[in-house]
Amino acid sequence: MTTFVFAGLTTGSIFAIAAMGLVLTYKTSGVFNFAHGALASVSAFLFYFLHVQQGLPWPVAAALCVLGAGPALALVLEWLARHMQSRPLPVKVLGTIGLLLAIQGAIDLIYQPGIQRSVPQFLPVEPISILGTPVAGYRVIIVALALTAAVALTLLLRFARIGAEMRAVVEDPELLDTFGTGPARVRRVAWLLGSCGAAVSGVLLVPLLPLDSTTFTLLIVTTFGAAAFGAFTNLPLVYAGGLVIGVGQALLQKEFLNATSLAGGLAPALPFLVLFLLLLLAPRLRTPGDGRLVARAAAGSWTPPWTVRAGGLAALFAVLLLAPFFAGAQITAWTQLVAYTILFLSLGLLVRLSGQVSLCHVSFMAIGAAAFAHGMSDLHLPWLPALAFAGLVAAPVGALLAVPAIRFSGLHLALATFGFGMLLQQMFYGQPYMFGPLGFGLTMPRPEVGPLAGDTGYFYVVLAFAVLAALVVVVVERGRLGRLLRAMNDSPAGLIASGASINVTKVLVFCLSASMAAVAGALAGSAVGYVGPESYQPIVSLQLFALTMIAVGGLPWYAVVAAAGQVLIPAYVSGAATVTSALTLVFGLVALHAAIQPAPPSLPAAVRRLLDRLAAPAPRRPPEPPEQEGPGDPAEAPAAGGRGLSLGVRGLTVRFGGLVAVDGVSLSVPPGRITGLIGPNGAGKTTVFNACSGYVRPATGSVVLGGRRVDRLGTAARARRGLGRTFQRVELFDTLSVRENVALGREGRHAGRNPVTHMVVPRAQRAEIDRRTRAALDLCGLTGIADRRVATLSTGQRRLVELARCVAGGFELLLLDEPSSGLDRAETESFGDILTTVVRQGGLGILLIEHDFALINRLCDHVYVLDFGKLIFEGTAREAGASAAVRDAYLGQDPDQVLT
Ligand SMILES: Nc1ncnc2c1ncn2[C@@H]1O[C@H](COP(=O)(O)OP(=O)(O)OP(=O)(O)O)[C@@H](O)[C@H]1O
Repeated sequence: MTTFVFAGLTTGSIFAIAAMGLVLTYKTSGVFNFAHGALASVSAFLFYFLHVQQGLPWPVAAALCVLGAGPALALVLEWLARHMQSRPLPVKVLGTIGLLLAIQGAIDLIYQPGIQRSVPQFLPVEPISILGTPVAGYRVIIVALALTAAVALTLLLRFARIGAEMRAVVEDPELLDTFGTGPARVRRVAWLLGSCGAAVSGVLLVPLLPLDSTTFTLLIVTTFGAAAFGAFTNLPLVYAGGLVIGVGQALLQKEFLNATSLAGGLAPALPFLVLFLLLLLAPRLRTPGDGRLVARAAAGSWTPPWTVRAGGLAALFAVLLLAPFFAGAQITAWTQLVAYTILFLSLGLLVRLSGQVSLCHVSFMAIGAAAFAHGMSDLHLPWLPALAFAGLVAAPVGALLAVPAIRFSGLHLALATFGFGMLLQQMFYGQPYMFGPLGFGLTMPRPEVGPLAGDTGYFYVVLAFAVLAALVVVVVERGRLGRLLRAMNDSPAGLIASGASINVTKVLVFCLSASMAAVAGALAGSAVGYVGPESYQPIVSLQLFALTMIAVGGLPWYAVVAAAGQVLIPAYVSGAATVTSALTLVFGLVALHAAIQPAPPSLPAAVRRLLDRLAAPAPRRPPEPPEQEGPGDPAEAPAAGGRGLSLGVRGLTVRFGGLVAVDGVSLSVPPGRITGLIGPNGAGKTTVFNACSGYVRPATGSVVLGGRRVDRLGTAARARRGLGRTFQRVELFDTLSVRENVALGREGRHAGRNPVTHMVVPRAQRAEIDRRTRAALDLCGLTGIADRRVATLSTGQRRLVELARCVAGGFELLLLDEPSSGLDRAETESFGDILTTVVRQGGLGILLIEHDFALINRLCDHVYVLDFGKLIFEGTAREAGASAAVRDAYLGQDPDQVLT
């Protein structure tokens, strides 16, 4: 037992050293380094080269690894991180995945995988007695080293100037800059410490493991679990996490040494289990809005003319139809290309369309292949039902993965999905219900019927499925679900405010994507006839994600391009093992290059111009005039909501930690009137809105809408009850047109939380949405720009689109947060007219936050004034302007200017 504990403490200490470096660089640079394990791999192979192959004494070799390779790698990473600094999170993930693949490819080129290499233990092995148990000397040294590193780093961060600067660079880099300390220098020091830590762990691990680049790269991924233990922040806890995982693994290994059940996989799976469960359960790790993971299409990005698209599609289809005639011996690769096209279509639904992420898509393929094979052999299903069975089995697994997607976005979602893939491999791949007894593998049958028999017949079967999958994706994209997914990607807050439950949207897209990937897995497996655990290495998921991100072209082109990169090119250029490694290296470099480019990858400008010229010279519509349009004729516009609801807030208190942002506020908003909510900056106005609409949870108080308490309902449910809102920072769906944005106000309410209404739109409902959309566009003077993308609009126009979305939504009470901010005088006047019309026609109530007191004076019958979270005044706007208490609250902001 004690022996196992010490063995666990040894590996745990090495994990801890690596994990502390990972967290340090992540916190200071914002870049989570997926290549951290690859750094350790470089150091391990360099040590092997210097010490074993060149015969250098181990202290010299170790010093060269830690003090030579470590800083060199730090320079590369610092350069990479600097170039990705202001890029969206997905690009940062892509960059470090690119680096990981490039390093692995380069190492494999030099040291061919599959050959046994090992390094003897270079530290003293003579036992030292600890608590009466003999413990090998090197174990004691490693544990002491990690403990020293943890204490030194903690002290450095707490007490040294550089530590304070590192903490400051996380809080406010600009401020740090003004104090004369360049954030770049601070980050460089962090990268230096982090990379040297990875290098140390590589040197320490190399005598404990057979030397292999993949094993090393993935083993250090274990540090992700330790990092999660410390909430990616707290170094002492990260250190403790490393030890817990190390010791836990050693004890589980002892306990279940020869177990063939699930428990047998517990030891290797422990880090990923810890990572997955911590991400899922620990409240501290909940970081909604820690960054949209996936980049949106650039606003106004180029779309080829339809003639070029149609011609290109016909040409692509013709090439695929003719493939069996020229593919020769490569027919299997072509079949795999088509099957992988389905896979990339499924991943694109998540990554490109809806801003979600999956770093475990290869696992869905594995599940699909296994379910299909067992469906045929054990359940005796015919071929087609077995394929459907594969898709069905994967759907609930996709739904399970939607749980982390519901809880958080961004990096933690990426890590949770990656952890899930690793977990599946470590615990389940060896089970008989996955790849047969002892994981020996499965035979994948084909539909050997008439003309479908043989390689050529099977190619056409898979092609038919790919066409079907492309059609499904097109229908989804063009339908309500597609609009909801794009809206969710652009602005989850805006979509929830329309009444759509985005949890349902996420579950649906994960289920659909998982099912399609499973079918792709079954089809691709049958192309080769046999699959085993080695066919679905989790690291491949990183490659699939990177390919989906960088593949150029729209639907279905990107999927074919990515599939060609994944299976077709390797099939044609493979032969020597070095070619595969070279391909991995090239692929990593391409991903790196894409990550540091200022714009998302797209066709070169010259090609775009050529395609535009080749297209039929259809007269292009002149660009719309950017000017703001005036409101339409109110007589034309039907009533917005039909009836109004009152809003009552009683004793509302909202706390953020120790700060009381709203303190016992009560107010009433009657229907058919505009009520003002004013106060100086930071008074708590927006927080009142957020509490009313469910974005923050109040400590005390009630919110009553139309006589019914709504404070226990979620945000979308309150919207469905009739509570609409706009946002201080406009929340629009930038990749959609003005018309689609406005329509989503109503469509979101109809979609609600029902999966069926997320996908199916009855004809009568479509007509009603169109009617309301037209009316709202007209009322807000947006008809002339209805087909423009909102990303191209001015601030004034964007504010009007947000209002029109509320009007089309038919809400009975509106919360409008500083709607005139960013508008000029004429636009504000016009905006006021529209609000008056909306209230007059719909009879709905409005609670208006405004800093423009002239507008408040003109529109509001009654105003409430907040200061430091407390209600300090209520009455007419005129009375508020005269109130000494209100004028005092605005002190420092020239009350005469503000309140007149
Ligand atoms: N999520 C949050 N976490 C911590 N503090 C917050 C949060 N949201 C708001 N606050 C704090 O609560 C207080 C009230 O903020 P709020 O945005 O409601 O004020 P406001 O009256 O709307 O100000 P402004 O007119 O500048 O928008 C401020 O001190 C703000 O810093």
